[in-house]
Amino acid sequence: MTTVALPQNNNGLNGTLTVPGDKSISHRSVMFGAVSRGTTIVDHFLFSDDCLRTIAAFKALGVPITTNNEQVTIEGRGGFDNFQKPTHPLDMGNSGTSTRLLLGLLAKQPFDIKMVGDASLSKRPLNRVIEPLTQMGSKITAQANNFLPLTLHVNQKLAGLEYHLPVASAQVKSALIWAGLQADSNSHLTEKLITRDHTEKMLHQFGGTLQQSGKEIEVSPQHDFQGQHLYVPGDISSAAFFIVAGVCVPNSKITLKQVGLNQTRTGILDALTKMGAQFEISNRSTDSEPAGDITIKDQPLHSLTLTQADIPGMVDEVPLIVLAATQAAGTTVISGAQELRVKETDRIATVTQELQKFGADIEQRPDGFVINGGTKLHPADQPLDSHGDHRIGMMLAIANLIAGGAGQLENAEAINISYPTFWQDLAQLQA
Ligand SMILES: O=C(O)C1=C[C@@H](OP(=O)(O)O)[C@@H](O)[C@H](O)C1
Ligand SMILES: C=C(OP(=O)(O)O)C(=O)O
Repeated sequence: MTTVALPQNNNGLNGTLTVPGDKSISHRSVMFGAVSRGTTIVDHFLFSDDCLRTIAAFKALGVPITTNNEQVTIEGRGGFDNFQKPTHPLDMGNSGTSTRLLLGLLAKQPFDIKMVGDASLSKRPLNRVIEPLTQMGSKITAQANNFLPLTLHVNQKLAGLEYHLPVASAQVKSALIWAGLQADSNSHLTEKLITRDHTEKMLHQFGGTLQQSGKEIEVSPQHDFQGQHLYVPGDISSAAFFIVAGVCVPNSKITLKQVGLNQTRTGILDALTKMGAQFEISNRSTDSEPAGDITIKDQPLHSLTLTQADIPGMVDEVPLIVLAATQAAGTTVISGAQELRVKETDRIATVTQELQKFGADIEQRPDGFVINGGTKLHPADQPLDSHGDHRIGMMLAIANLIAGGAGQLENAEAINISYPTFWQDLAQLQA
């Protein structure tokens, strides 16, 4: 366990920053690169622990992958049939995205594959992918049918699937798209709510086709993808720490360069706008994955109400919205966010418990929070704890700046899961 002394606020956060590449897009770039013909080059890749798990898994499957600074080069295997049997279990570490997407991508292989993960990942539900993949013909044996460690057994045949997703999850959707590409007939998926569509966008970029209309997706069998040269935009989920800091820490003005603005991911900006915040977006790119520069400064906020339909577009940013809500005038109510209970930690519980150390007035509900805002946070009265959850650790670092004073963060190493350069980037804005 690493305990760090948290940086203190001196005079706000100021300056310009390029945040690291998007985690969801980085994972998918390795997956598409691995099954394509020819070479894929990925620039501004996120070299964080989670994305390195995806790279390690494909290397274990015999895919040549080299890394150099922020670039990854993948020599594609030309379809799904040319992987090697791994000589050891694939270790997914803390990464839910690697685990769930690979279950679909590897659902039809001529050998058994074992998967393991860390203590947190081994408690996260997998039945949401195992159940529909089993309907398609995949053979998976997992602890209590639901948890790592698991074995994906030899399987030579997948059938198309008609499926209404019972949870709003891009990971489940993406796993089923990967399996659907290898099935012997078309699959029809209906999402519960629209979730991030990076898999769908990248499939088109690599030369594939997919029919899509709102929540309906039709996947046809195909395996002929062509390697690409990609640039991964900045991760809006990482930028979000500095967006909320920029709004809530007095005397701040920050520009975040080339942040991904995929409209299935910008819920944090919509929520802050509803809370009365204003920001400027410039230099918009119109690539398949759109991006732009976001400029934000400190300003007053008021409360808002968020319901289930709002959550997928900001699912990983809800802890930060709760923090912003502690600073907003009025009472914020967040409901329909029960998915937060099955992330790296039970984020409804950990956010509430940790922010209460600063005197925040928060009550947890089974599916969300009630936050009485406008509280002046005081320096934490005991050490803060990430509980091994990267997003909780970074949110607490921002809360500590808002509260003022010193603070200690336990289990700070978790931040490497998604943002290894977080402390340097924060220091750059404090310089
Ligand atoms: O597909 C993805 O890349 C992700 C989807 C989300 O998970 P769910 O699909 O479980 O909501 C999100 O929380 C996770 O950080 C990344
Ligand atoms: C939930 C997250 O990731 P994963 O599901 O990939 O572990 C996250 O990054 O907040």
